[in-house]
Order: sequence, then structure tokens, then C-alpha cells
Amino acid sequence: MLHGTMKINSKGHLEIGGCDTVTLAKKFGTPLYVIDEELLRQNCRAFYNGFKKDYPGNEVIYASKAFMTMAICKIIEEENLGLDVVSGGELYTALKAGFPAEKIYFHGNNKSKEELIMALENNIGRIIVDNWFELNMLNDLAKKMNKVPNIYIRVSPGVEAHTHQYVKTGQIDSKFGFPLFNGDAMRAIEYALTLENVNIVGLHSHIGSQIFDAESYKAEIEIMMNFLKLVKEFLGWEVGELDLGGGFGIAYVEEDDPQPIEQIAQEIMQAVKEYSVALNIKMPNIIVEPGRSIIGNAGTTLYTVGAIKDIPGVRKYVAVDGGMSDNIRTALYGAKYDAIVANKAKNIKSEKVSIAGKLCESGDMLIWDITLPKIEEGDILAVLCTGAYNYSMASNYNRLPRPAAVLVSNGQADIIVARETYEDLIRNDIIPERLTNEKRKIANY
Ligand SMILES: Cc1ncc(COP(=O)(O)O)c(C=O)c1O
Ligand SMILES: N[C@H](CCC[C@H](N)C(=O)O)C(=O)O
Repeated sequence: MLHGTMKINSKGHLEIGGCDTVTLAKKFGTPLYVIDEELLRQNCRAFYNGFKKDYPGNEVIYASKAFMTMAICKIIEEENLGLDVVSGGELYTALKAGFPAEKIYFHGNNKSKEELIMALENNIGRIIVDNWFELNMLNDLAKKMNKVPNIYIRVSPGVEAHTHQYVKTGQIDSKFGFPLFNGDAMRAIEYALTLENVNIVGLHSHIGSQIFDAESYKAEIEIMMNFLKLVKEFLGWEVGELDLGGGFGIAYVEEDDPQPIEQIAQEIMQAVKEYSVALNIKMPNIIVEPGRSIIGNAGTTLYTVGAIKDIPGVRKYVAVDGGMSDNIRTALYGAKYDAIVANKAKNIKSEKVSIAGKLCESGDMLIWDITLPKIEEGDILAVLCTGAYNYSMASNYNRLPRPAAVLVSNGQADIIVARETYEDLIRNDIIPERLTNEKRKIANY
């Protein structure tokens, strides 16, 4: 499966954005995240065309947790999308990149006082309030700062998306949002409407991630639209904005079969329209928060193959120079990935291997069982669809420096995140004086 601008060139090498990946590996080192700018922009446009073109009041906001750097913020801004941030760090990055504050939406189930102050100071577009503690704290802070932020109330709709347990969020037993089933969501809205220093403009819900078709969204829409009707009846307030969250799936491997975004968008908008007519309520503007489906298939990780361990009759382990520190998803979720031997992209796939990382964990695997051309030390392995939740979930486990990321387009490759160095790793380390004290050394000795 080739994605976006991927091609096999005349040398039999994998090319992305007009750049030979073997050359990229040599020039920038490995592991290396490669981002296909054209595909990233195409994904943005599919969402824009599906949700916003015919409905100017709608917004598509990129869930920056999937992959965020200042360069990515620039592209998202150019593509006319908004931005979903979930922490002071993401907000800071967006603001530093000059992202328009009014198009920033702030999520999170435990925002700190400092984070809320930062949001208020910068007059960001929407704050999605998750719980009572936050609602009161925000109103108090806003009063002190003489602000009236636009807020959504996050509703926990009780919808089970058909996806991995860890990436389900809409079910009743969830840490996110005000439960709908016990009346909390209604009470929170009623209360927010009485507060002077918050301006409630909409509701939010999110049901999970890696969802392949419109069915789960339709279940969410049915619940939320009926709730909008109840809110109108009980509180006399018509909800103007309904944020349905993110979660649109991508094809990591061949058996994954997500519907095209344009089609899902069409079905979602159709369902919203039908419910507003049937329930006799104003059609709300719809907000969606795609993360994975914007950046996921636009990212590829290049690794260099090192040790190969063949256990005859059992398994052949092919180890690469990265692993769970740059892609924790296989270890964490049992995620599946496809890969190409970048310098042998035309060769016949002839042997089944498993791709291991280099970290000190048996679970540090990237791919269990994949058939590839005969692979040798020094080959460049390209793991596909690593754009989302790889760099953003990367760690320094085993003190591995985080890889660099390059943006490729039309034969040009630009670094958007520099490779971490060993110096970076010790930058924040401090040896207290008492540990360097000579007398202590002697005493201990
Ligand atoms: C509230 C919310 N919105 C959007 C997203 C983005 O999800 P995805 O990357 O699956 O589109 C998530 C999950 O990370 C989320 O929790
Ligand atoms: N926050 C998202 C899931 C993020 C999953 C992501 N971390 C992954 O690697 O797939 C949610 O609650 O639906």
C-alpha cells in the first residue's frame, strides 16, 4: 500500500514527496520521521470540503495531540483549519507559531489554573469545560481578569464506539465530561447559563478513535440531538455549536477499510439535518476534531536495520535502531503497521519476519509477522502510517534521543524538528552539591 506521493523510483527505492528515502536516511540519519506535505494538505482539504465548504459555520479543528510542531501549525493555519489543544504546552506551541488564537479550542479533563490563565490572557476561541471544578475555577479566574470566554460543556454521551478499549472515551465509565445519563450534563449547562464570566456557546462530545464509518457517529448524533432538544425545552437555550469530536480512522494495514472522509462527512451532515427537522430544533454548526486522519498516513518512519536473530522454526527478529521510544503504539495498543524495505522496494517479498526495537523490553516490537524481501543489516526499513501518535507519544526511555522529523515536498526536504542530542538528554539533570562534596565521598568510602 503506497500512500500520498509515495513512489518506487528507477533505483527501486521508496520515494516520498519526490525525495529518495534512502538518501534522506543517509543525509538526516535514522530513525527519521518523514512527513508528506502534499498528503497532509490533501487530508486537510478532504475535511474542509466535507464539513466546511457547504457549511461556513462549521469548523474543522486539527487535534494537535496527534503530531504537533510549529511547522505543522503553519500548515494547519494555511489550510484554514482550527486547532484543538489539550495542554499548556500545545497551546504555547500554537501561540509561538502565530496560530490565530480565536481558532484555538482548549480541551482537557484537568486543566490547571495556570493553563486556564494562559488561555484567558490570549483570548483563545473556545474552552471545552470538562467538569464542575473547572467550570467554577474558570468563571472565578475570568471574573478576576475581566474576561468572558466562550465555552463548550463536554458531555459524556454514553456511546460505545467500536474500537480499542483504551481509545474509547464516550462510554459512561469514562474520566471525560459530564455524564448525560444522570442529569449532570443538563445541570452543568443550567449552571453555566447563570454564570457571568463564561459564555456557553456549544456542547462537545467525543466517542473514541480509529472509527471507520459513520455508524458510531450517527449513534452519537442521535443522542446529542435529542439532548439538544431537551436542553431547549428545559432551559430555553438553543445550542448553536455541536462539537462531535474526532476519531476518524485510517488504513494502517490492508484489512483496515475506512470509508472516505467526504462520504462520512456527508452522512454526518445528513443525519444532523434530519434530526434538526424531525426534532424541530435549529440546526447547530458542527465542529469536528480529526487528529489521526489528518497526519497519520502522511508520516513514515525510516529505520536502519541492525541485528537479525533467526530462531529456526520459531521466529526471525529483525532489530531496528528505534522502537517503542519513537512508536509506542504496537506495545501499548497492539497496533498493526505495514512496512517497506526502502532500498529494496521492488524486490520480491520472500520471508516472514518480526520487527523489533532496540529498547530493553521484550514488548518493544514494531511489527509482529510481516512478509518482506530478504532483509539484511544496513537496509532501510520504512514503517508506514506513523504520522499520528508516534512523535507526539515519543519518550526518552533508555535515554534514547527523540528522532528528527523532515517535511518533504516536490523533492525538497526540510527539518521541522531537530534530532535530540545526548546533550539534550542531560540538559535538565542536576547533581546536587552534596553528591559532589569531597568530604562525603571520603566518609562513604
Ligand atoms: C476530545 C478529542 N478530540 C479529538 C481527538 C482526536 O482523535 P483522532 O486522532 O482519533 O481523530 C481525541 C483523541 O485523541 C480526543 O480525545
Ligand atoms: N485521545 C483519543 C485516543 C488517542 C489514541 C492515540 N493515542 C493512539 O495512539 O491511537 C481518544 O480518546 O479517542
